[in-house]
Amino acid sequence: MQRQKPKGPGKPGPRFKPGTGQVKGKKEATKGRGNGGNQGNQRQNGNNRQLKRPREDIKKSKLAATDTEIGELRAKYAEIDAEAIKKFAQFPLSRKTLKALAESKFVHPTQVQRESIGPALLGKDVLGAAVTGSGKTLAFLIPVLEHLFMNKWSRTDGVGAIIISPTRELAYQIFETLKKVGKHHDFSAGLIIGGKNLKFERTRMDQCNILICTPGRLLQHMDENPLFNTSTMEMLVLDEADRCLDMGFQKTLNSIIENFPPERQTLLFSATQTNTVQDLARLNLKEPVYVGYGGGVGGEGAAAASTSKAAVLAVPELLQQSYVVLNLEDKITMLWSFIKNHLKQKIIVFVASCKQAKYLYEIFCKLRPGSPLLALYGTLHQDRRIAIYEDFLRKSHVVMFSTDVASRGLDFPAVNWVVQLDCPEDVSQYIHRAGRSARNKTRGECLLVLTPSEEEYMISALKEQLNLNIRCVQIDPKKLFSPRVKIEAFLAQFPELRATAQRAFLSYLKSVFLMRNKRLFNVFSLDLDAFAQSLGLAVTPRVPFLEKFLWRQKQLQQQKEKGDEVPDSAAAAAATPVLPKISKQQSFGGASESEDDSDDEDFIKVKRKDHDVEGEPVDLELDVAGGDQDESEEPLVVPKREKLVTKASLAKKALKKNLQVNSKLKFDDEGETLADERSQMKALSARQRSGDKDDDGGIDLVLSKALLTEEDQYDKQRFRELVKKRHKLQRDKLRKKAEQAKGSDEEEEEEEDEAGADDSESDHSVDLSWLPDPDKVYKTKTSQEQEPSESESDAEASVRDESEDEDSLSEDEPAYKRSKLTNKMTLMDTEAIAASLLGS
Ligand SMILES: Nc1ncnc2c1ncn2[C@@H]1O[C@H](COP(=O)(O)OP(=O)(O)OP(=O)(O)O)[C@@H](O)[C@H]1O
Repeated sequence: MQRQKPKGPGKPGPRFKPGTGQVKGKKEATKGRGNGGNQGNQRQNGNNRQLKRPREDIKKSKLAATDTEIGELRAKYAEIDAEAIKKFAQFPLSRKTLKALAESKFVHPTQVQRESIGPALLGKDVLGAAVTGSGKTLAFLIPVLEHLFMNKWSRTDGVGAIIISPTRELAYQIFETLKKVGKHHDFSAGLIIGGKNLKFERTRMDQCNILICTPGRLLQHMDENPLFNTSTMEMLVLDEADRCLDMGFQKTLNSIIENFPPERQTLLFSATQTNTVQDLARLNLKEPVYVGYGGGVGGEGAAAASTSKAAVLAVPELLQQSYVVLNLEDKITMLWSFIKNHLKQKIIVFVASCKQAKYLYEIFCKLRPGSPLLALYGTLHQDRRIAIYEDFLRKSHVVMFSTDVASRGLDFPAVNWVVQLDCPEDVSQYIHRAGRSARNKTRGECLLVLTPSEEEYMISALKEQLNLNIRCVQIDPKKLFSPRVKIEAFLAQFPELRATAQRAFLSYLKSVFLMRNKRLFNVFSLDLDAFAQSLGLAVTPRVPFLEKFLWRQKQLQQQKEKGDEVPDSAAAAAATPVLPKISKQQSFGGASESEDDSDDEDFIKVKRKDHDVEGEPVDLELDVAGGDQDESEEPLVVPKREKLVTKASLAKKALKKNLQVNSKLKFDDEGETLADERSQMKALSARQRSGDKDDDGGIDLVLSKALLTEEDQYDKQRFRELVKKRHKLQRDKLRKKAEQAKGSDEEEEEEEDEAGADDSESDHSVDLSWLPDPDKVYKTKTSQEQEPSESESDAEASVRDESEDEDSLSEDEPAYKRSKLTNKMTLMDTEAIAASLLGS
């Protein structure tokens, strides 16, 4: 969790305790020093008392000034006239808030801010609807700060306000704005979103005054964190309220609301506001003030406004909108040509699923269009998501492929183009996606890409609900460049890319198949072969869920034709989409937060409004191809499928990723690679084997045993070689000694001759039988677990060898053999040995 003002948990800064007027942190600190019983300290305290008094006086006077300020502001609340206000300074806002607003260059409030801040300051519930990019964030952040200020909130008072956002990026953005406008206040704020350290959040949540959270993570803390207490909470804000209240978050939000005190102020904001009575009842709103509703104040810069008592649906005035009709298989060619023609622009491309975003990003990176590329989707790790979000903020020309995770609320400056490559689910989604451009009175353009089957319904819906005359664009075929051949070549070269393409293919079909509005989305109208080819796939992947669905339908049809009575359960089963890979979270095309960060193969992001976070059965309407529209819309039930996460499944997933174990290379000063000592220690065949075969994880016990035996023999062999080497050195030493002895004494020469005669009997060959048997030595060593180190001196090693072999020699061995194995070697013995070795 990040804090607005980083302070160690054990060191609370000066905070005002409501009602007491005491500076709590300092008082405790002074008490702590006194308890130590240190007289010196006490005396020092006594000396400092005089110095401290003025400081305390200053604090007291500050407190008094705050009280006066609060009193004055409260008195002005009743006089707020939204129409007359031109500047923030005309609002009765605290000096700290006004200062921060001025520093952030927020001088003139936007219309939604003018209309909603007044009622919110008075403690009323507000339903705010205003066009995208019109400043709704400040419209709720300012009242939150003012409420806490007016109530002299301190860290020890716990959570005062909770702001809920449907996506993590939006929560992060709100948090960043809060840091700007609340920087002069002493409140602490926390960002509670999935993908962050849960333990860290747990210990600090109770110290936060303002929490900005996503619904899933908030509920998790409510369920699991005993330190988290919401009984002090006085303000609740839902940003993108219609999204928070839709069926996807229904259960989560109901559970969250149950934990809140019923006496609270609630602020709801969205560009496509909710107005259903049930939603408002769920939130326990009391006589809410409607801002931006029909008959009320419209969103600033709204291009169109409804006059009914419904939320205003509008797009920014300076947004230029157009659409193009294309076959599904021509989308990539169109997108490629579009990007090539807009290289110096900032573009967001919206697609239906995470896997499509991933594939487009990867293949376009390979194709190198000449513009920086990014991809933002829900299955990425949270840190990566934030990094990409910030990257897109910073860059002036870039193309970002995104799911609807970026469609709501995100305030990217100067986006030139929004391309809706896959059709939005409804008009609301169209508005939110389009609203990433032309924000806050800037210009922008939006291109909607529709397939022929989507055109009629979508365009009439836009005209009807937005009163919009959207322009149809004809693409000049001469300006189209198809990257198909290159894509096919890349897919042939990179199997992982091919797998990603296959996943993208299936995930798009699934998203269309599960779409609620079957008039708009008809998976059976798509040319699957052409679509697969457009993605670069030579072979069209099988679509098991469609095959099974059609098979069931056929069975049902046959039964009906035969005149058999079809039980209701069988009919329902036949109408059930067979989606073995649907996980419990069926999210909103990636727009919803994904608490699961793994890029799970089996995890499908389904763009559907009635997705259910808890995985309960959901009704769907499905249109059977060729059937009558109204009659064929039968309710479908997606079976509840809790996917078990087993170790085996995790291992399978890891294997699929084909992770390679890191290898270490060492280089010498010249930059040449050095052989890995460890691998050199291996027996040759073991080395060969590990080199031959790809290490695909797991342990092959039989093979390992064989390898170990082999390694053992290899080690023994190496040990024998070492021993032989050592003995050779010994012999050389002895030979030298013998040569010296030869020249020194003549008498000894005769004896030498005798010995030489003896030796000649043994074929003039060097007798090495006195050497210790390496096998015996090896066994003895291992039994004693004392392997001689190579650094040991030869003499020491030789003494040990001798003593070990002493017992094995019989009495009738030649004298020199026996004497050699003792420390007491006579001169005669030495000469005999020398003569034997030299063979003279
Ligand atoms: N009073 C103001 N003066 C100048 N700029 C403002 C003002 N209020 C907001 N802005 C700027 O306008 C931009 C859009 O604001 P914001 O993100 O709050 O819009 P929004 O209505 O919440 O959009 P959306 O519906 O997409 O969530 C931001 O960059 C913000 O800094």
